[in-house]
Amino acid sequence: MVFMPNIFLPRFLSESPDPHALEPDPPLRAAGPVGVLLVNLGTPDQPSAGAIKRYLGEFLSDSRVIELPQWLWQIILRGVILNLRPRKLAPRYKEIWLEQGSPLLVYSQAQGRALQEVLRGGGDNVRVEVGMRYGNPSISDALGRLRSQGCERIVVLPMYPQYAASTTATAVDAVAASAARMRNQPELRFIKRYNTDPTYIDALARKVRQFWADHGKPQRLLLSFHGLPRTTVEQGDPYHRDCMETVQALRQRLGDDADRVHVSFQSRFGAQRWLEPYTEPTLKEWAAQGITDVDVMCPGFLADCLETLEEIQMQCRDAFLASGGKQFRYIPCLNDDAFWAEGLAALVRRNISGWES
Ligand SMILES: C=CC1=C(C)c2cc3[nH]c(cc4nc(cc5[nH]c(cc1n2)c(C)c5CCC(=O)O)C(CCC(=O)O)=C4C)c(C)c3C=C
Ligand SMILES: [Fe+2]
Ligand SMILES: [Fe+2]
Repeated sequence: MVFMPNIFLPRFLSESPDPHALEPDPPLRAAGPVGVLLVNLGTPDQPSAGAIKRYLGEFLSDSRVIELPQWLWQIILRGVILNLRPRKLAPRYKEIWLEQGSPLLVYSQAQGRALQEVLRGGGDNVRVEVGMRYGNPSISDALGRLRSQGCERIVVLPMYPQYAASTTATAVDAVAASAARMRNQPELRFIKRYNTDPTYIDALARKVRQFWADHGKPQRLLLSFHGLPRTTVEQGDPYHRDCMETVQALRQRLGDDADRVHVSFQSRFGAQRWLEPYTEPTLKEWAAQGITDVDVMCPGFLADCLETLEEIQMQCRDAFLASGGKQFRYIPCLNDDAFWAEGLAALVRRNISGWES
């Protein structure tokens, strides 16, 4: 084959996928199983500066995540951020790393297995795979595994209950980019959000109630969501509204305890204004006002990760206690909790209706 770099091709030739470059398709069975593709963000392969640099390089080059002109952003990213941040993050990742790997990946896969078990137990002919938007296992590998198991119909379930362009939309883009390389594409459905779905709200409420039954109630419960730059919301990203609807629904489910529930946004990155109030300053302010006992939960994360285990459970705890707080408790994510796996299965069943063989 003659090597022809794309830049030498006329524009109309370089835009549609080259049919000779399409992946060979696995044979699909007529009444094969339905596929469920769980998509999460992704995480480094190792808690080392090199692996973190590779992961952040891919993640932060996504123009859905950083909305700056690429020529300018790549100079800042390659020139500054990728030379400083990985070394700063490596010890933080090391602190939370599990024997089996990064918590985000370990808990996402455990959740996938728990969902598969519930669906199998219910007699559903469904196969579940987990793909990561950045790093491994990739979305295209996960799609490949579903197709090689004969799945011709696939529902994509982003592990983000609240929609954001920088998470959900980029996952959809990546699935579509993968499908662009297939000759015989599967039928695809995408779940956009489930921020007020009773299965999700019930699982959160149950987690809180169980935690309080075991440990007692705090003065306040802070629901901390990952933040976003304010400008993205001002330009129409529905993420903030999605988060507030989750808070409202959870307050309703907690009945008499609704007044204990507050909301904040964490994980600010860069110099811009992000969604407010910010989590750590809120906790410090509370301590200064004489609030001594708090619980923090992160309902936007389905799997525990750096942002929950290190930023909240370690950094925010230290900040709250150093400011005069007495008791800080972190309520873990839903992870592979059995009742959440049941909830996920109900969500999947609803979204594959008409596909059951
Ligand atoms: C502008 C940058 C970022 C946006 C926008 C953003 C949105 C966003 N992220 C998550 C979920 C996760 N983020 C995680 C880590 C993380 N996020 C950013 C930046 C943005 N996120 C960075 C630079 C990092 C790496 C850590 C750091 O440098 O502080 C993670 C954890 C990954 C892990 O390995 O454990 C998750 C999960 C959501 C839900 C979201 C928008 C709603
Ligand atoms: Fe993030
Ligand atoms: Fe962070």
